[in-house]
Amino acid sequence: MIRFEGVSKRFADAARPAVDHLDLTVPEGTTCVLLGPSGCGKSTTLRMVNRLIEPDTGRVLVDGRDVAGVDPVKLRRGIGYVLQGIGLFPHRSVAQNVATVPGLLGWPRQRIAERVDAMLDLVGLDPAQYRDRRPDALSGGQRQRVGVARALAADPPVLLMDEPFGAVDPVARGRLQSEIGAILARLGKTVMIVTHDLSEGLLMGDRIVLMRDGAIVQADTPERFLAKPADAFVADFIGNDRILRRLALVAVSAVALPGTIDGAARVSPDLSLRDALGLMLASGATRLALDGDGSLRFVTLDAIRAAAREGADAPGAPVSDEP
Ligand SMILES: Nc1ncnc2c1ncn2[C@@H]1O[C@H](COP(=O)(O)OP(=O)(O)OP(=O)(O)O)[C@@H](O)[C@H]1O
Repeated sequence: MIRFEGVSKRFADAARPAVDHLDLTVPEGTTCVLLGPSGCGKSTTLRMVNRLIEPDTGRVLVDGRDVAGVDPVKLRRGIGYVLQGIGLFPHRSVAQNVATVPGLLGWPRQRIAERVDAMLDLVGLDPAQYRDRRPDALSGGQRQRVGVARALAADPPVLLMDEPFGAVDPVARGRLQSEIGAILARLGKTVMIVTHDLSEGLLMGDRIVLMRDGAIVQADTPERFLAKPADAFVADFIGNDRILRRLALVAVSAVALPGTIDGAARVSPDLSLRDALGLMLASGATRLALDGDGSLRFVTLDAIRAAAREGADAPGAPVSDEP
């Protein structure tokens, strides 16, 4: 768990604090995404967790311990850190990069070698093919995979990611976001991600924290974030396509009705409402049958419309730091 208690930070000569009385809890095993305009204090917040930046007031706790009382070098060995683009040692092989923290911790060579291969496998890189390469012989996406493998090598319970996929092209990016997000959820890591990319936040976050001027404007699940923006600033940040974004997060099974329809196209119960709507618009159909989960169910265009309307005009959710 990561917890911020009344944390403020003002840099020398700054007109206002970069982070202003921040209270935030990231429960164990969940992913919290920090979003917000440039300069709102996201990276400063993240860097106070591993003491790259020290708060002026307040406390940051990791697994119940105030980080101010932990030696920064030891602290950082227990917290994975993934940065945009940079961060890999260019003159070291992929294996040496991944082995960095286990090496510092003095693991035996054999254990390190096995761990390196296991980590490369985990992030989808064939160890035999990639372990001896240098970072400059990798694509941007592969480099980021190595960065994640390195951050996870010593199995830290907490992972910090600052624009982790910022340097990756948009196509590879979507795949990386869902793959790495699934890996982190499976491993039960407590994760904080800083990003500019709203889609990344919606895809990877259990909770999204939108900041402005060093303070939290809204902290909510992706679904509630889209359904009930707290104010005009949040609604503006999300943009006009929030209804479609929200439909992309809901599976057709959530609004399906029991029954069967002759001749209707069959779709997976996991298909998103957005994709179902796309299919309906393309084919002219107003109903789709659900396939593959044993029960007989169908979804209608009206049900998708109702789901789209739900919350679209609702008042804002209260600002909250609890899930
Ligand atoms: N080391 C520093 N010295 C002085 N001012 C700093 C320092 N680091 C950050 N700041 C200032 O603190 C504020 C918050 O910066 P921070 O990097 O946390 O924002 P951010 O939300 O991560 O921005 P971006 O999205 O552009 O990375 C900004 O006004 C920035 O200029």
